[in-house]
Amino acid sequence: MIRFDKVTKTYPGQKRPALDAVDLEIEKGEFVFLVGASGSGKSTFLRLILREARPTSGRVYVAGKEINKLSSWKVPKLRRQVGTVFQDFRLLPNKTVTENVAFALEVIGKPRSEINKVVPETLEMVGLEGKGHRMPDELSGGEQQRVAVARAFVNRPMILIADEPTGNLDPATSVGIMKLLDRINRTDTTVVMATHDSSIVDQMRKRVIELEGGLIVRDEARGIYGYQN
Ligand SMILES: Nc1ncnc2c1ncn2[C@@H]1O[C@H](COP(=O)(O)OP(=O)(O)OP(=O)(O)O)[C@@H](O)[C@H]1O
Repeated sequence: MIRFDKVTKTYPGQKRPALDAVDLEIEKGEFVFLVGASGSGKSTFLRLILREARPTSGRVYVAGKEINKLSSWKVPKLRRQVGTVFQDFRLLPNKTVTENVAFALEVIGKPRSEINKVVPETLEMVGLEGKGHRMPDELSGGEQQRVAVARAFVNRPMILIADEPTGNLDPATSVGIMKLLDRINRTDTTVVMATHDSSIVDQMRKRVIELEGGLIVRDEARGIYGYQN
């Protein structure tokens, strides 16, 4: 589903690469934690999958396509197949919960009849039934992150990328979000999550890829967090 073939990314003006000749394959339906110290290259890895950054050398394949070769008008289609969730939720503050989730479908031209059906189903799936009329600031942090997950998943993407999704949440709320991501993963959605949350990684026992200075220093099938923050 995702393949990195000797991918190096050096940002302009930087001597050291943020990612250094990374070779990696992530299969459809896998759940992968990306761990590593601040600056080790996790966000760069995720941005390359979305073509928000482009490799300096090497190739990135998503769903069999080398995404550096996509013409720019095809990039939105790629991004539709990759849902994203971030630490800071990134909801639209002036839209209700329902409108936030519906917006993800409106911008890709889905018909109103489908939106009216799928949005309540997805809100129910993430445990927000009855809260569709609320504004984001009327929700707890955990509920806001559930909205963000609903928005990322409403279009049933092949891949869900989560960059520190529990970074602003307390431990109990974080567990709830992880249960949700696990459930999404069980629908055969590939999940790639960058995190500094050692207890979550240790509880889930999924594949763990550790980056250090842009290199993969560990890749374990049922790993633990395994290093000191
Ligand atoms: N836009 C940029 N321009 C120049 N250098 C950058 C840029 N983005 C990242 N870097 C550098 O690339 C390296 C990897 O950064 P990256 O953001 O991928 O790390 P990270 O593991 O996601 O860190 P964190 O855990 O703090 O989010 C760092 O040395 C960083 O300073």
